[in-house]
Amino acid sequence: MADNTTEQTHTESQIFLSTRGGDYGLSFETVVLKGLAADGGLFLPHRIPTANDWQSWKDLSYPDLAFQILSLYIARSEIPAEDLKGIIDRSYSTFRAEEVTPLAHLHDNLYLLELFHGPSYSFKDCALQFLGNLFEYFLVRKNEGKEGKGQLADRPADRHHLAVVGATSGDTGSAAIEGLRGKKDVTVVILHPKGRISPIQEAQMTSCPDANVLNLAVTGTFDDCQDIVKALFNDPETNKKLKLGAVNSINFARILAQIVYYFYSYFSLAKKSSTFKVGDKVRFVVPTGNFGDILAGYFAYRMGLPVDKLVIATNENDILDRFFKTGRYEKKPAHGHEAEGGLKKDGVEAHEDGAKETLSPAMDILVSSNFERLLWFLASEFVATAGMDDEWNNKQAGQEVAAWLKDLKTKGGFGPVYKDVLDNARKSFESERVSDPQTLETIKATYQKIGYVLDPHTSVGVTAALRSINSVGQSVPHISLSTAHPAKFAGAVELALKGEQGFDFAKVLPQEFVELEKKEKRVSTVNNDWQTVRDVVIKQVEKEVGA
Ligand SMILES: Cc1ncc(COP(=O)(O)O)c(C=O)c1O
Ligand SMILES: N[C@@H](CCOP(=O)(O)O)C(=O)O
Repeated sequence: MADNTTEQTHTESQIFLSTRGGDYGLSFETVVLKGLAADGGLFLPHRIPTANDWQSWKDLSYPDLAFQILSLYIARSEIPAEDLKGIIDRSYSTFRAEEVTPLAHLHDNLYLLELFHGPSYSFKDCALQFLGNLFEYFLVRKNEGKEGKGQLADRPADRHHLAVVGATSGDTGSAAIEGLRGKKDVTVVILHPKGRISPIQEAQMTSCPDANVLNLAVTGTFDDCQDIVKALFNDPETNKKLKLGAVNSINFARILAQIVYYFYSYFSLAKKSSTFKVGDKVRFVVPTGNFGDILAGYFAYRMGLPVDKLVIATNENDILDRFFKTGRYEKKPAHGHEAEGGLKKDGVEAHEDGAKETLSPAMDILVSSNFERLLWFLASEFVATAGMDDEWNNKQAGQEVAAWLKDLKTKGGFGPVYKDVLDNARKSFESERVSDPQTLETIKATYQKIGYVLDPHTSVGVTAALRSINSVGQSVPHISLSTAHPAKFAGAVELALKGEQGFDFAKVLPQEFVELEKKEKRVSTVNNDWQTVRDVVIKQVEKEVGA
């Protein structure tokens, strides 16, 4: 299915396809507003652009660098340069740090990329401030000259009203609310697993007083919430009635905006380190759940950034680590892991009923939704060996991915994938699995060594980084991504640091969080059932725009 707007004016990296082969040749605007493809797949550009001049970006400010990178994926005919600059400037002016994502030196050749200086104190702000402004930009343009509040039925004179529905294990929700609260023509409904997010995360979301925001506590896990969101997008009736928008990393704009900080931190490293120069290789270590953050690193690498390896750091919900060790992608570990590497079994329960609850709750995810995008790249490189043209390769890759995902849905997993596919994946990625006791130990050891307080997700990353340094040595610098502020996870941080000399949690607590939990909460509990959620969303939109 080709989109008329994409002819002539777009490069191959500015038009998009579905990972399952159903859509082809779509514009950036279509992809951002649709979120998920009609065939259930995720959107990807036809090609990842090679940034031949990336070294010339080394002294750019964060917004100027973002403009260079985003322009490779967004045609000027869709968003003129001045407009894109405006969207970017507005998005990063809300950050507390001048550099937006500063790089801290932990010790030796280990650096921490602090991604938590945005309004909601996690890395999600880096993309969701941008996505919020992007939605607003497209809606203002679509609704120019249109009167009234907008309707549910699709009549040409009506305003376009976006019903944003998102699933969160705590951080996407508050970042999406910060990005969209009070915006015209947008309703925001956020689903979180009841009782499985931290008290501060819950308070951040449920204390929002804006009328266009609705919080739903689902009696289930994060994966249940993610499944409900996907079911809504996949239901033609719901799509006809509501114009659904996605804030999860299924939305390609999320991945796109996250590419920027890989380049930015690389250049920061070259400025900070006397031994590292632009052109040298670096390892990025990324605490991983839905695979969105590290996928952005993969894009940066494919665009030309000198990356030695991308290290996936999982908590005890280790589907990704098991894939890289065995080639099987399975919700539940199979018995008798005879495959290479085997499974580490340090007391982890089998995933009978979904993800295990850990001290890094935002990563308590059984199925990593963005892994499908990596699978598409792996499949397309595998089929390319047949020597056919790009269009054939892309379609073929779509079929391969659709078959894998069908097995995941119907049989709970697939694999082992072909050896060549796994070997190819291992060229760019390594993986580490970090248990709760190890997470606590690293928070404690880091505090004792340099007085720095890590959040538990960041600690999963730093633990993996230390193992990676142990195996490759100090000569390759490691940038470990710090994905959240420690104050969001008081329970784990206090558990690790109680009794440590000089430690006082109040000292790490930002002013905004003081008394936050005492504020009035606006939240409704709903059953784990997509039709119930659909009805609640429709009611909320009707309340805002009329039936
Ligand atoms: C604090 C934190 N760290 C890490 C992650 C994992 O990121 P991703 O889902 O992009 O892999 C998440 C959420 O997913 C998070 O909220
Ligand atoms: N950890 C996330 C889970 C959702 O991931 P997303 O990146 O796909 O939005 C959260 O905090 O909600």
